[in-house]
Amino acid sequence: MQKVEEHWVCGGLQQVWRHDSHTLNCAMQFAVFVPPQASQAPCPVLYWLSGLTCNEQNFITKAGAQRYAAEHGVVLVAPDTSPRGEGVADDAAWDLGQGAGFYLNATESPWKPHYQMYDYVLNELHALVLASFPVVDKRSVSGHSMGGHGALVLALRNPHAFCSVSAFAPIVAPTQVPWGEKAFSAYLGEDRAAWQQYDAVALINSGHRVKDLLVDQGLGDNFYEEQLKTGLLKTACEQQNLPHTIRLQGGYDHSYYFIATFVGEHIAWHAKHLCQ
Ligand SMILES: N[C@@H](CCC(=O)N[C@@H](CS)C(=O)NCC(=O)O)C(=O)O
Repeated sequence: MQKVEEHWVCGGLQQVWRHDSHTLNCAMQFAVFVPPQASQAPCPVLYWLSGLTCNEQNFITKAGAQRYAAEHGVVLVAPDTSPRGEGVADDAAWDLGQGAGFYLNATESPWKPHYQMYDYVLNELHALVLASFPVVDKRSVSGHSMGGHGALVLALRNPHAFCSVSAFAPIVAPTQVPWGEKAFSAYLGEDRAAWQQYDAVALINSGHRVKDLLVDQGLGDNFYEEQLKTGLLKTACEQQNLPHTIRLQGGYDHSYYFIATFVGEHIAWHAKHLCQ
C-alpha cells in the first residue's frame, strides 16, 4: 500500500492511499481521514460512498466532513466508485462503467472481472482498514446518490456489520428508475430477479431490516423525481414498520453544497450509534 497524499486538517490527517485490489483486479485509491483522537485510542469508522462520476476526491475536498469527524473521533474512509485503469471495461456514458460501479458484484461480460464493488467495500477494504489504521472494528456507512444506494444496500444486507446507515439523495429503488435499469441490465443481465438484492426498497419489502435510517433529500434536486424517488423508501419503511428519519430539505440541489450543509448532523448521528 502506498501513500499518495497527506494533509493536516482540523487537527487530524487526510490521506489518500493506493493499493492493488485482489477483488477488483486493479489498482485502487481510497481516502482516509484520521481524527486527532486516534493518536490516543483507536476510533470507529464511517465509510462514505460517493455518487456517479466521483472518485475518492469529491467527498474529501467538498463536503467539509473532517471538522465533524475530528469533533466526534470518527475515522472517515472514502473509496473510489468503481474499478479503474486502462485494462478495465468502460463505457463512453458517464452513468456506466468507470465512475459508476453501483456497489454491486457484476455477473455479466465484460464487467465481471473487475466490477465487484460490493465485495470490495464490504470485505477487502474493511480488512485493509482494520489492518492498517488506528481503528476499532465498528463501522457505519453513508453515501450520496449512487453511493446512498450502496450504503442502504450494504446495511440492509449486513445489519450486524454496520452500526448505522444514512444517505444523501439516495437512489432508493434502482430497479424502478433509468439509472438503475441501465446499469443493472449491463452488470447483472436481463433477469430482474437478480436485481432485487441490490435494491433498498425491494430489500425492505422482502423483510430486510436495519435498526434505524437517516436520509436527507433536497427538493431542488433535478434527479429527485425521475431517478431518486425518495417517497418509495418512505412507503416501504412505513409498510414494514422500519424506524426512519427521511427529511425533505426545501431548495437544496444534488450537489456537495447540500451534503456540506447536513454532513455534520449525519456524522453526529453515526457517532452516537458507533459509540454505543
Ligand atoms: N454528470 C452528470 C451529473 C453527475 C452528478 O451529479 N454526480 C453527482 C453524484 S450522482 C456528483 O457527486 N458529482 C460530483 C461532484 O459534484 O463533485 C450531469 O452532467 O448531469
